[in-house]
Amino acid sequence: MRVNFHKFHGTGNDFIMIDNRGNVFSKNDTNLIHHLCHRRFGIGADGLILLELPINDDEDFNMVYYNSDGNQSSMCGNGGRCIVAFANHLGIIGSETIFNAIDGQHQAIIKDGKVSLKMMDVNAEDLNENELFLDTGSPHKIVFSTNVGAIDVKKEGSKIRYSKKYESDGGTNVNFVQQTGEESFLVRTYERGVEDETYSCGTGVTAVALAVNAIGKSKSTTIYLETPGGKLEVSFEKSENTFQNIWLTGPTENVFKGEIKC
Ligand SMILES: N[C@@H](CCC[C@H](N)C(=O)O)C(=O)O
Repeated sequence: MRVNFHKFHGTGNDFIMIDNRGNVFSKNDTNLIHHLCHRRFGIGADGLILLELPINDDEDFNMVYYNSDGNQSSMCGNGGRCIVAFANHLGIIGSETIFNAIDGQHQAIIKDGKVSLKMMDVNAEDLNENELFLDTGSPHKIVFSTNVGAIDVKKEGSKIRYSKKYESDGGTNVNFVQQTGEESFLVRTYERGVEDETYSCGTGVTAVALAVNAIGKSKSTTIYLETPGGKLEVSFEKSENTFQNIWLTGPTENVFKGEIKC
């Protein structure tokens, strides 16, 4: 069987995108997904995303996300931005959409070559300087540093990801963060399910933006995040301990297309 795919990336977080509205892809084949994401034996990607028929009447499509280990996982922010660009490329949507993902409905807007994705509301009442952990659709631990460039992200991230503390949540993603200005931060992320540093993580930079505001490192409600793969922006509103109207904005790129023999 032959299945068409596109390869997209959002600030270097790269994905195999498949139009699965016709159920052409065997979605429970973990080994196949892992193999396709392999950077030596496959196409190479941090994850694979299926665009499927909408679940509810007011949605344009449904997003199903797998990490490169082949397992379906929680929300992917950059993947969410890429699937919006993919849906636009396929002619399913214009410049605005509402779609479903594992954490619920998302609104998105394409404007000036960037995709803005509305993220789920986030409750930060348990957040404090000693426990910088937030769920922005995926779980994220935040660790501050004065020199993120010097960190062995794979080694240090993996220690936290597999630590007892996060075991019951299925582990965590880990973001190493350095403040560079009142509202600007450098971020390097270890991603669970990829089990390595990725060039960028959308739910990760969202967690960082909310956390720096919550603990007073920045008063701004628009935060600029620089990752190894490029620049992202997160804006939000805050009422008491809840963050709402959270928007993740950045570029996406349609890199190439091909055919999978499976
Ligand atoms: N790259 C993603 C996060 C993907 C999910 C993560 N690896 C997990 O399993 O928690 C993003 O852009 O948000």
